[in-house]
Amino acid sequence: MKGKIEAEPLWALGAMSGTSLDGVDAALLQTDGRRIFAFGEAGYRAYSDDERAALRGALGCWPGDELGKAPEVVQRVHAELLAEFPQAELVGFHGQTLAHDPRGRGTHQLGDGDALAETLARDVVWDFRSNDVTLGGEGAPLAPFFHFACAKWIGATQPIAFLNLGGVGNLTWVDPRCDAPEDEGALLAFDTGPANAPLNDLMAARRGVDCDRGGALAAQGQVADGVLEQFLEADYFSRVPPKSLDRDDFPMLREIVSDLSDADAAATLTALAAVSVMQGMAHCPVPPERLLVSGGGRRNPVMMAMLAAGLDCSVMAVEEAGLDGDMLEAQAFAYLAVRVLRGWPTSAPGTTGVAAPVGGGRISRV
Ligand SMILES: Nc1ncnc2c1ncn2[C@@H]1O[C@H](COP(=O)(O)OP(=O)(O)OP(=O)(O)O)[C@@H](O)[C@H]1O
Ligand SMILES: CC(=O)N[C@H]1[C@@H]2OC[C@@H](O2)[C@@H](O)[C@@H]1O[C@H](C)C(=O)O
Repeated sequence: MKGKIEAEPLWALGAMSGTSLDGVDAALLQTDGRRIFAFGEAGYRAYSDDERAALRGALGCWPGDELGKAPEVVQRVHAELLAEFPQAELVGFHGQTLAHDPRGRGTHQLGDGDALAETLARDVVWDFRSNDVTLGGEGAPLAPFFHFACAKWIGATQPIAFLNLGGVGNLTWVDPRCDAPEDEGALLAFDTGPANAPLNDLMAARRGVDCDRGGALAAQGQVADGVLEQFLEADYFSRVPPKSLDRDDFPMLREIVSDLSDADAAATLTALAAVSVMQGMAHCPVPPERLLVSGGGRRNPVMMAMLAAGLDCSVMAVEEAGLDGDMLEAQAFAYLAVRVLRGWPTSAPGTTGVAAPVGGGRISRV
């Protein structure tokens, strides 16, 4: 009887504050931690300019460093947004990654699960990445286990791939013929390279806006000669996955585009995001039947066209498969929260490079 109750689906609420620093996504998902039963309501709260500046100022900081207003911003914005979902039975709280250095200092997500549980009067699962890093894994990406469930949900029968184009890009190759995400050969996942973060930084510095909306500026520019080849020489691209990145792991990008016109710089950074995905696709065990793209980059037609032109498989927004490309990460942390509650793994050798499937996360109970 206990086993049966434990396997019952829950309405879990996942929340993600991503590396692009645009805002917080929240989404309800009904799941037993294995299958998706239903997708629920979702919400978004953009950071104000002041809030974003506070987060930007704390990037690269570790616990104990001077974080300014960033902790208050993360806590308050999540509390406000998540309070709009009283039907949630459990919360998966990713927080805001400030620093990620799995082979060095570890991984640091800002956000206090104990305080959020008290505010929301709900059990909160948080600190999803630390245990994986402690056990020798990359601690990222973690969405792949959820991508496996999505592949089953959409009825895929052949290997497919999911690409998230957020601040950083990450790719998950899924073999839906496997029974479970922790099975050997079910998943291969890794961060592909920078995606929107360098482009956002360029747009903020040169134009005072948050992003190259619609790829409008990149569409007017030319990709600089030789830059893509030079960029792909970075050690990261020859490393065998799994592998992961911090938001600002390619500081040389600022230098690479510093002498270019605004439009050429935007075109070049957009192309860099696309070529790192192309390079990454070569690591897939077999070519995926299609590439399903989520994250804000799927709204950039220049980035999408560059990808489609450089890949052999069809490239499409996840919406074409009936999924919500703005909410996939938030839904992933709802899914992972239920897995943590049930003591099930959330990463595996193929997703973070840990030696064996492992769980993680802390549970703050009310
Ligand atoms: N209409 C648009 N045109 C061009 N780019 C867009 C558009 N909408 C969103 N973006 C880009 O997508 C970004 C947001 O993407 P997303 O929300 O997927 O990132 P994130 O979740 O913060 O990052 P990560 O997945 O790396 O944690 C924006 O900062 C912007 O660069
Ligand atoms: C350390 C960290 O926060 N990494 C993020 C980031 O944003 C995209 C990419 O880099 C991915 O590795 C990860 O987020 C997603 C949700 C993940 O863990 O799957």
